[in-house]
Amino acid sequence: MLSVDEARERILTSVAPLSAERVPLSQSHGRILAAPLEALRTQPPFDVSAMDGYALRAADAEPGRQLTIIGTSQAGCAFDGTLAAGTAVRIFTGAPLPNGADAVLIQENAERDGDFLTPLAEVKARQNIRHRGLDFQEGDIVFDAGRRLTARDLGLAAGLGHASLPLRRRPTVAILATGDELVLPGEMPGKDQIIATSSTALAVMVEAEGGIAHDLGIARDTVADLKAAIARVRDMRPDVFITLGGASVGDHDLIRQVFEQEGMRLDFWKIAMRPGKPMIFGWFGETPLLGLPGNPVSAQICALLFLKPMLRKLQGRTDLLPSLEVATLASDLPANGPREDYMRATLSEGPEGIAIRPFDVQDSSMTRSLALADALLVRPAHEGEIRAGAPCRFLRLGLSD
Ligand SMILES: Nc1nc2c(c(=O)[nH]1)N[C@H]1C(S)=C(S)[C@@H](COP(=O)(O)OP(=O)(O)OC[C@H]3O[C@@H](n4cnc5c(N)ncnc54)[C@H](O)[C@@H]3O)O[C@H]1N2
Ligand code: MOO
Repeated sequence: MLSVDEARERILTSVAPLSAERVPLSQSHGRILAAPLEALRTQPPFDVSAMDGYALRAADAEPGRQLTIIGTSQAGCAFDGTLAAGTAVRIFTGAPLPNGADAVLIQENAERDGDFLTPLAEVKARQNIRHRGLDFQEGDIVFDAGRRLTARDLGLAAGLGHASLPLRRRPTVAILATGDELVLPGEMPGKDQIIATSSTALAVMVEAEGGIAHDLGIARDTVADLKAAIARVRDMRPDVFITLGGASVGDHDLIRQVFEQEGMRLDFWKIAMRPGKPMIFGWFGETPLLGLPGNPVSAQICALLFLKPMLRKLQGRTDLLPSLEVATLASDLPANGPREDYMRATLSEGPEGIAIRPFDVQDSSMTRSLALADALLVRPAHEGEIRAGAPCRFLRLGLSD
């Protein structure tokens, strides 16, 4: 069995970023830049006043001296002339600085009488002026490719002179649940049935990670139904194909067998992790397949560890891997077996920073403890018994996990 790191490495090295497309700024939030972003203009484009007051020569701002006001400069309408010694121009915040001026005296420090101005304080050269290019200069590279765009970034992009941006295409993800026992949310389960839960959680995760989820519903555990689903996926050509269930060794676990008969190239099956051991990774032509285990906790943890980084790689991001933090264990744990363990746990503020307490029961069918968990405590394979107080690594769960 591969380790989690080896399995993820195999997946990530085999997928490449999708093509780029141009997208209007208003639809670019949360999307990934496909190319470095350059300033198409300089901001401010000219020297402007940072305050309401009077543009003048700093040397003329002698308290008590009388200057002549020769015009006005306001935002959007500059003073055309040139300011000579002994003169001043009424100016407002954001207005172009007149030629010949080198400072702005704020109006609180001046007394005006008709066309005459008496400074009440000195002002230094360059004071209260925003110089041309203070924010950015034409040709500056402001963002690298791979950046996920925030609201702030998009405001800046508008100022740089862009109305649309080159972004990575959003990956499309087809999600197929499998199992005779499943019904869709909202349907009434029959005598031996349960509600399919994982497709809902995975679709949310896909969309939050920038992808477009297509829920293909439920295929029955029959060769015919699985073949029909494969035919749909071939027509659809999604960027990723995900199946849920049927990945293990039971008589009705048909995914690997039927998919291989239908042309899937298997890359690997089984990972040394708990939960999630029987995950499948393969290819239908150009389409990667993640065959997630049926147990819903296993499926969702596999999605967190493998699907999310894959979606990031497809979108050209560079921050692919989940980052782990360190906390203090709040209860003793027995020795771990041969699989890296991802244990649902709660976090709290302890005397020595963050304390982590795993749930007592970790059965991979239990979705309530997954929903209530703050984190997954990550235990290395073969780790010995550990006591309360020991440092351990965890992966924090968020709104879209
Ligand atoms: N003899 C062995 N049995 C099992 C092994 C093994 O190594 N040897 N591995 C176990 C492990 S670990 C896992 S994980 C499961 C995974 O099995 P499958 O991927 O084949 O999943 P299913 O059998 O189809 O379903 C398992 C379980 O999950 C429920 N399920 C399935 N799909 C959904 C869904 N979309 N939403 C909610 N619940 C779902 C299903 O009803 C089953 O209860 O195999 C172990 N067995
Ligand atoms: O590897 Mo399974 O996911 O433990 O239930």
